[in-house]
Amino acid sequence: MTASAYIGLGANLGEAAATVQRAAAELAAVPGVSDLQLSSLYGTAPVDSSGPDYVNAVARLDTTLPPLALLAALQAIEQRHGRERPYRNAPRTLDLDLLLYGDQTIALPELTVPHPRMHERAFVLRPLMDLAPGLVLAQGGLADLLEQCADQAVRRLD
Ligand SMILES: Nc1ncnc2c1ncn2[C@@H]1O[C@H](COP(=O)(O)OP(=O)(O)OP(=O)(O)O)[C@@H](O)[C@H]1O
Ligand SMILES: Nc1nc2c(c(=O)[nH]1)N=C(CO)CN2
Repeated sequence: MTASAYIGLGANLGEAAATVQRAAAELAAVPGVSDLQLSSLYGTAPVDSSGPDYVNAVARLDTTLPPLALLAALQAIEQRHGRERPYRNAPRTLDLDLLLYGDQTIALPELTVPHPRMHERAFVLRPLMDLAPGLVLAQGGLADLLEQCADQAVRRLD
């Protein structure tokens, strides 16, 4: 069975734009992942977090991997980029979040889908608009949700 999934990519340490692009290429090469499309890259002010601005993007892909296997693949890519977790929302070389997996709702200790904070994050919603402008989340359509977080600075980089 093939599912369509959306992944949030973020980095705010080191060569952040290059890291996001490399991570997308690594994700596209994971066995069981195909047809990856990457949104534009965005420079975004940290939300509930500190340090330099982030570079954020969203990828859409098709996958035959079940959700937990896809999460494990994301975490393996994070690890390869030297991800450390000294404290919650700490600056990071690379963060990969599983935003949506088909239309599934998942509530496991290690995986919540849809990602519980995506609807209030302009750094997710704006790149998601590039790939799926008509998408409607449980909380509303992307354009309406983006309006509700208009105070979060997001600028297109490419
Ligand atoms: N949808 C999801 N995508 C990625 N990780 C998830 C998801 N739901 C739960 N998790 C769990 O969250 C844990 C912590 O993730 P992480 O440190 O990346 O959080 P964070 O990026 O700091 O915060 P946020 O989740 O708000 O983006 C992971 O070990 C993972 O098991
Ligand atoms: N702009 C921005 N802010 C954040 C981000 C992020 O990717 N971009 N990720 C966070 C935790 O995952 C917390 N805050």
